[in-house]
Amino acid sequence: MTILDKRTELTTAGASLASFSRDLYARGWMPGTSGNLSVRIPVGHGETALITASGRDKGSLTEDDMVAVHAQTGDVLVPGSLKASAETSIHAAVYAATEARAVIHVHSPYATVMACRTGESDRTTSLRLERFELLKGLGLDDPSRTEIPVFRNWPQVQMIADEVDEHLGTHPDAAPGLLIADHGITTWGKDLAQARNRLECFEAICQLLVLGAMDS
Ligand SMILES: CSC[C@@H](O)[C@@H](O)C(=O)COP(=O)(O)O
Ligand SMILES: [Zn+2]
Repeated sequence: MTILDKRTELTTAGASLASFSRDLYARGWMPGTSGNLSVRIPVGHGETALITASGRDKGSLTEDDMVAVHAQTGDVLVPGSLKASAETSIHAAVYAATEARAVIHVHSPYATVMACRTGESDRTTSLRLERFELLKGLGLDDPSRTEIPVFRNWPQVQMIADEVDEHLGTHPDAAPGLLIADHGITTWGKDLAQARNRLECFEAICQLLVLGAMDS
């Protein structure tokens, strides 16, 4: 791959990240600069990820608002004026433990309600999901039920990332999503479209739970 090819690859990936971000913002899932997205791209030795810059209005991103990082460590590859997302280490933990090529984190309302209700301030808990038809949209071996972890919302993001790393390392069949207590949801997939589709399934399931679909 030539330098020009690499630059084109990065620009295309950046434009795609910006486009998905604008769409998720328009749904109200990334209010007040919240949320972040990344893609793992085949440049270098396949270890590069492009991630949204920190603190930007996620409804008006362009391809210039992205930062190249090492996919599995989150280390910034080309230091510049932009700061990588504050949650880069969580994306890196997902890339290190899974085959994911795209990760999306949002503060969508229903998933966040469930993260508030299910999470605890002193330990990782989990949210059991079963019966919903939409579980089939998550790519699970057994779509009849799954359990997604709800991590403590440590102020030090690296501590969340360490717990994500440990969880995914010990649960190879884990569902492609996690909640952070009182915070939001993170999902992943083979590309941005699949990660977004899975996010829609999680959000819709959480909406049904909030509406009391399984209450007796
Ligand atoms: C608007 S505060 C939200 C942040 O604390 C964080 O949770 C978030 O989702 C966005 O962080 P960012 O560093 O912009 O990627
Ligand atoms: Zn967040």
